Amino acid sequence: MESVSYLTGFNNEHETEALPGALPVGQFNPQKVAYGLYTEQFSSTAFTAPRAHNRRTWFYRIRPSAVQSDYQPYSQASQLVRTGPITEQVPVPNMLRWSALPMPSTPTDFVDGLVTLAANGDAATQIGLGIHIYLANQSMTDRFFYNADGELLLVPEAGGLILHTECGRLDVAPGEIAVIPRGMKFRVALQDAQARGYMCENYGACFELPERGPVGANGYANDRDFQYPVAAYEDREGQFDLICKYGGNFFQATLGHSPLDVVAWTGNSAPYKYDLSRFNVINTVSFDHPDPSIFTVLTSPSDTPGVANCDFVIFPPRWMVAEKTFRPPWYHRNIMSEFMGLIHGVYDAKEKGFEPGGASLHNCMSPHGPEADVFEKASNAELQPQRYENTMAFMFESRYAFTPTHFAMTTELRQQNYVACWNSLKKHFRP
Ligand SMILES: O=C(O)Cc1cc(O)ccc1O
Ligand SMILES: [Fe+2]
Repeated sequence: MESVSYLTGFNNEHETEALPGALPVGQFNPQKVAYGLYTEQFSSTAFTAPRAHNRRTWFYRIRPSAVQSDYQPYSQASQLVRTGPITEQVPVPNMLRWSALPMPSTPTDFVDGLVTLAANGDAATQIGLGIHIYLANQSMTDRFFYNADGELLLVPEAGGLILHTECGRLDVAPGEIAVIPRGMKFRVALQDAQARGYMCENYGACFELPERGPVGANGYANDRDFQYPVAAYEDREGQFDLICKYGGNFFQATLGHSPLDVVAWTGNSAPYKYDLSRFNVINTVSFDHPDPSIFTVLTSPSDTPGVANCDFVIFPPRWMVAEKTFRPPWYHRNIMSEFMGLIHGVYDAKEKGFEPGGASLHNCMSPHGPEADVFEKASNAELQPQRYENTMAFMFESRYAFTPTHFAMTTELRQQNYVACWNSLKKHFRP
């Protein structure tokens, strides 16, 4: 695989040009741009959003994006994509778990293979998120996609992706994640025969790095480890389709040229990737199991400080040294709703039934914690320092309860007996 270069630094004011001198110096919109390029501003936050949250990028491109046809409705193949608010299914307090969705058996690209498991909030008011699985065995070549309903966080589980975006190319493999701004045009090529992964469609505020508090200036996900594309343009003419998701529906426009025609760009709204193995895990070296917020990679804040629209949390390989402590997660009921997936290996609270590509959902106040066997083992284990290897689970945690889709509730992949994993927890009470 050819080596791809990147710019580094989370939310930097990046600048990159595929042709020398394409970027204007000292201003954004000169009367004439070098190479006969057009200027286009891409705003991901309101013009007047506070500086710390403001995101926008200036594109210098062969044609402005407005050179395209009108949109027509597009019939997305799986027909299983849904958008918050989900009304086809009532919210349920049940603890839910799913086995992995099978890879597609017919030619399917990233757009057509999307399936929604759950959503919350309301895309129209820019609150909440949708949770999808992507399944693909075809690369997109002359088809492009953008999502007006939210920013996309991709979590590959099987097969690597090549994201060709307006800003350039990002290669993303399992163990890495990618974030694509709302509205950014891209196509997904496959590194392998097939690909599967999770996609958080964040209707709310852009993902940002969480505060570090008393931990200080370093640790958790470090800014310098986030990688952004260098400018790369396609000067292709022909018949191209631009698909978008807008207001919960898919639409399609046609163009006579590739929409990935940005020759140079500068700004802080751009797709980025992050290798989860770079996460500097911080945890107890004394006792007790801290809250999983210590594992937050990215957070989409809501309007209430400390209460996330969505936290992206990981459970990476790490040393466990807590003394006199029940080391797995405690049993709990949480006002925040927890959707979990597994990228590879085994998750410490669930040794059976929670599989790579599978998922679980523990909604607001629904009780959960380690399965019975894990409780027995962890309550009796000798507390040596222990390295948790071969594990990478993650959580999309939200202040808004999720409604599963009708598909998620009725598919045979839903594990009907999930709650049984706690039923054999014994009474140990000895008054
Ligand atoms: O439910 C889960 O498995 C996720 C989780 C992990 C943890 O270590 C503490 C709380 C929590 O919700
Ligand atoms: Fe939990």
